[in-house]
Amino acid sequence: MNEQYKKIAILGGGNMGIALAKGMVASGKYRAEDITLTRRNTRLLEPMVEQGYRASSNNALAVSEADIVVLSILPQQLDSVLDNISESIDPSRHLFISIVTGVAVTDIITRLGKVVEVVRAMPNTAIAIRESMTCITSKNASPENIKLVKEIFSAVGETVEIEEELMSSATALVACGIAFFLRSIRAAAQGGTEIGFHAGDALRMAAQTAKGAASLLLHFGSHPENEIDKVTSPKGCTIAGLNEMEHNGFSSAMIKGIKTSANKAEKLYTDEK
Ligand SMILES: NC(=O)C1=CN([C@@H]2O[C@H](COP(=O)(O)OP(=O)(O)OC[C@H]3O[C@@H](n4cnc5c(N)ncnc54)[C@H](O)[C@@H]3O)[C@@H](O)[C@H]2O)C=CC1
Ligand SMILES: O=C(O)[C@@H]1CCC=N1
Repeated sequence: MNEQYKKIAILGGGNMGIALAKGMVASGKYRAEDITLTRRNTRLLEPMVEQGYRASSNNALAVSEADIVVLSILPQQLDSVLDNISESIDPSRHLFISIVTGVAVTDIITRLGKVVEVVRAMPNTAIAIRESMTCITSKNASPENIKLVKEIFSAVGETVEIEEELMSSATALVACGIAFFLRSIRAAAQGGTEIGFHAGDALRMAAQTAKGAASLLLHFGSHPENEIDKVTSPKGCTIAGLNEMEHNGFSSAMIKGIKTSANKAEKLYTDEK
């Protein structure tokens, strides 16, 4: 079946649920009226309803009307949601997509007590503007359904298929990574203000420079050091600043932060039990 005609229930209409829905519709491949967002207080989804999406506080009903079920609640909210929808699931019809951090395909099947096809996806908040990097994995979905999920996330950014064992690492690198790079940009803007720019100008200049740096890598497929070598003139000011940052642990801080986030992601669901 063409994904255009599939009904989608996004359980957990929060940051990511809303961003995913908006990104899908912005791609032109999905219709707002085919997407139901759920949350306990649907009043908060009114702006989405005004844009043509459906909203519900009834997860079981939303599931029974859907072909694709997206789990977009927090890890600590997952078990009660799965318990609530279990009766409404038809494994021959429903495809599950879970973006819930730290939850394995087998965790979902075990809790549901039903063998449904589950594809895990780890996107980031840039999904709202169709610039996500989404990591996808499945232990039990058919190749057709994995392809379908890839098509959904390809409509809202780039995708890569990985082993499920690497999902927590993917969470740290691509999902938490948005916050890490944003903090780097904020720091650059703060430095810019200290050396003379108004805060708003400094932020715009830093953000566009960060975008340029990322675009160079994606455009040329080059290594960061190749591009850095083009900036660092001998005896120049770039290498002076760069070395000062490294003496203060710049790369080390990023690496340690990513490792800490990956370890935390791995335990996010199990620590709740
Ligand atoms: N925020 C991010 O950058 C990313 C988050 N994730 C994962 O996506 C999931 C969602 O994250 P966020 O959207 O940031 O969280 P959020 O807290 O903004 O959204 C969760 C939503 O679920 C709703 N909810 C709670 N209980 C519910 C229930 N029983 N039925 C229906 N809805 C219910 C809440 O009202 C809230 O709107 C989490 O598992 C998170 O780990 C994955 C990738 C990136
Ligand atoms: O901070 C978190 O736990 C979630 C998962 C990845 C991004 N945000």
